[in-house]
Amino acid sequence: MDTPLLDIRNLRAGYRTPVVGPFSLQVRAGEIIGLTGPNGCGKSTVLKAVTGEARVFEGQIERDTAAGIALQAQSPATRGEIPLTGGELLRLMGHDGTGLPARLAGLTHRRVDRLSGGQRQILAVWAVLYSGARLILLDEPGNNLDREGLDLLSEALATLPANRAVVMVSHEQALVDRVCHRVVDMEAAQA
Ligand SMILES: Nc1ncnc2c1ncn2[C@@H]1O[C@H](COP(=O)(O)OP(=O)(O)OP(=O)(O)O)[C@@H](O)[C@H]1O
Repeated sequence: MDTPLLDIRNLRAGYRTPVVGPFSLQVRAGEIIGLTGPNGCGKSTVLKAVTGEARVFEGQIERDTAAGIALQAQSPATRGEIPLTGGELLRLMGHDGTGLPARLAGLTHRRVDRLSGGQRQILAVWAVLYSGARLILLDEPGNNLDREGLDLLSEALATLPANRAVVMVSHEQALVDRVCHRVVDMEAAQA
């Protein structure tokens, strides 16, 4: 079998003190994995531990560093100024601008900080999905999206190149049911 893109073993992670774990997860190319569980059970913290934003207290996180990694973080409560257009943001993330669905193409000339919450969300998710990174971490990608936005996201996930892997935190059960090959309930996984 292929070497995993991400191999989390007996992880205990958190901030000043551990808030999650022990937790283990292996992710292989081609997989879309859903992380579910109640508010505060540590889903975002696991993603942040993988990117180095949360502290690892015990266990190991191994990943294929050549594969690259991209994280779409949960939307911050406050919005700073982002003096970039949608197109510039996509290019910064490695997207060449081709093949954008109409909804996204209409945002490429607009400043990111003047977009609606849903427009900004779909742009942020797109930037990560098509950044070229093969390990993609999505934290509540369905936030602020309407039905059309959720359909667009589902379609994009369903047609991602097979050499990518996605770990997705989501409370959108319908989205999880539709796109995930495997769902890990964080509460059960730590029992
Ligand atoms: N920066 C931080 N410093 C200290 N504690 C934090 C920090 N971020 C989160 N926590 C705490 O860590 C625990 C897990 O939070 P986390 O955001 O990982 O949960 P979650 O499962 O993603 O929740 P939600 O479904 O609400 O997004 C919570 O008790 C939270 O209060």
